[in-house]
Amino acid sequence: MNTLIQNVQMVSEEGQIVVTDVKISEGKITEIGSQLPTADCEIIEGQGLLLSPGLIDVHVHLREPGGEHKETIATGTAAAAKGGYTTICSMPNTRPVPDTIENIEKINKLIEDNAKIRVLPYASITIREAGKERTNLAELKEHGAFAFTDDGVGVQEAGMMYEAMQDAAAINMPIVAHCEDNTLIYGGAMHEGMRNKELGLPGIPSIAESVHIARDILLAEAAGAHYHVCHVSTKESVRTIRDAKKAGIHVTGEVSPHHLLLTENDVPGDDADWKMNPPLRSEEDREALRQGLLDGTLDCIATDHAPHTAEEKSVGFAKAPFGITGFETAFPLLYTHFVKPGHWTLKQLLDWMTIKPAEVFGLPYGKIEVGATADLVLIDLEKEQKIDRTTFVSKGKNTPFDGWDCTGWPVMTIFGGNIVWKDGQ
Ligand SMILES: NC(=O)N[C@@H](CC(=O)O)C(=O)O
Ligand SMILES: [Zn+2]
Ligand SMILES: [Zn+2]
Repeated sequence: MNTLIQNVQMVSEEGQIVVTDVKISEGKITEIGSQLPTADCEIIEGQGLLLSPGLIDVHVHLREPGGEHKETIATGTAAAAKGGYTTICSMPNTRPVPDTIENIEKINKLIEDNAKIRVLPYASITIREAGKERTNLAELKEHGAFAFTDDGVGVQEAGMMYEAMQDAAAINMPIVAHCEDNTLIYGGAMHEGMRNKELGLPGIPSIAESVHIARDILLAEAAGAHYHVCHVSTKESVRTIRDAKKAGIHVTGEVSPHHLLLTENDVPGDDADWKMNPPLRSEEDREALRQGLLDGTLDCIATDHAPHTAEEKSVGFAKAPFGITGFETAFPLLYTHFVKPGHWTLKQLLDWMTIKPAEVFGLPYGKIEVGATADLVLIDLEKEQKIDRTTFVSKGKNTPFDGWDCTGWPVMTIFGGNIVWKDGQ
């Protein structure tokens, strides 16, 4: 059976909106053009809707195995599909950690049995992400590792990181880093600035992140590795990455919607739905992140979808776990707050959520063209709706954006030619 999406809007390479038809056969895009023949086709009426490549999120936590009370591969991928995503990269801070062939194969099997969209699993840099003993990167690559990271914690020892980078470079794989120096955290729960003092909460200084990035950039240069920085949050980090790029070092970086939208001053009080790592920083930091994205210092947008239960989040800001959910709010929030007011073009936003992450990691997705896998999302750019966490498909309801009015919502997600999510169903 073939599928024909008719009269749909697409953003051209030049950033113009064009109205076209897109034909899908056997999971691939086979024709793009106006008034394509409808014979033998199931029709999807696209009039008034935008067709984008399926969104790509290179930083997500699906929690399974080991944290199924927070999220499972089934619920996480359903939530991602609802958010318009067709490819997501799952972080290895699960139990067990994908740190051996046996453990990554366990995850591969769970993905095969439960995922509704494409899940590319990271493997860890160190055994159990404990920072003491390195994993066998070549072996893990052979068994499907997407890239290597100890996300959730920083790799504390420079020598450990350097050796991992040398191994990764030898097999042409990226090292992806959660940058956090444990000796500079000081038991902090939110950004070390003004607001944490008002709230009487311990602060995490910006240097906890930026110092690790500076160290790693020099290590990556020496090792000749591709080094990708997770959830960049400070102005010093942006400056350091910008300088490294100028020096020709292969460094890339991602930024999350919450760090682009919120600052420490938005934290209303003792409410752990505002607690994430890295924390919401200052107004100046947020401005630097926005600038960094616009000038290409930061390459793409990743949600760092990090579900936790309401119970876990209810123990007070100081004690609750770090992390907020992201799949079901990312596109509407960014479209409403950056594209609608004219700060970004629609093409910029879509690129940062599709082709840019694909390019950073050399993935063959993120583009609508003949021959490409039919990973697509239909978006209603006029649809107005409040974010309502009670409607989340994710098990995690931990978001600071509950109740926000947004315009521009995904209405149908197609993965490999099949509809995996449809509004109202
Ligand atoms: N971002 C977070 O606040 N939390 C993440 C870990 C991480 O991304 O570092 C988690 O696993 O909950
Ligand atoms: Zn992290
Ligand atoms: Zn993370």
